[in-house]
Amino acid sequence: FDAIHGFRETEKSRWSEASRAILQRVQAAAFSPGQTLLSSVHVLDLEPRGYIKPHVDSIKFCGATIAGLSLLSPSVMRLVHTREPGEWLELLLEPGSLYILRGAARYDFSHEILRDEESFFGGRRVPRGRRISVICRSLPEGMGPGEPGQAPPAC
Ligand SMILES: O=C(O)CCC(=O)C(=O)O
Ligand SMILES: [Fe+2]
Repeated sequence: FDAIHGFRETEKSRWSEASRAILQRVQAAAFSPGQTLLSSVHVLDLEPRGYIKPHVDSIKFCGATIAGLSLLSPSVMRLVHTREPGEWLELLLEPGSLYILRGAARYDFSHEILRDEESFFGGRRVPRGRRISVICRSLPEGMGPGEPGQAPPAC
């Protein structure tokens, strides 16, 4: 998985009580009660020059829903339809905002985080600083939390 440049990351399954309360709000907003989440949460720390190239998260390791909480620097996420590249949209990810990728946004569009030089939202420049994202994913259907096939560091 070489889509991400200028980053470090970790998988975290133990959180403080305050963080757990926030993660519970994220999970209540993004996932349905029937969905099983990956047992650990993915934390990605992008340096100011770091960026994420277009990709669709692996359907082998990641289920129907991806929810990402953005912290520190604002950034621009671009979604591009995998078969109709003229069909695209951009999201301004403000610090403290949550995006949810599911349905077509999950499976039919690639997602990317623009590098600083390309970081514009509707003509407005969005200068990139260090950005941390906290990403929750559902498990692929039919995969229980204890079963083999845990996600690699980046899904
Ligand atoms: O940092 C983000 O919000 C997205 C990360 C991402 O696309 C991934 O790890 O697959
Ligand atoms: Fe992704």
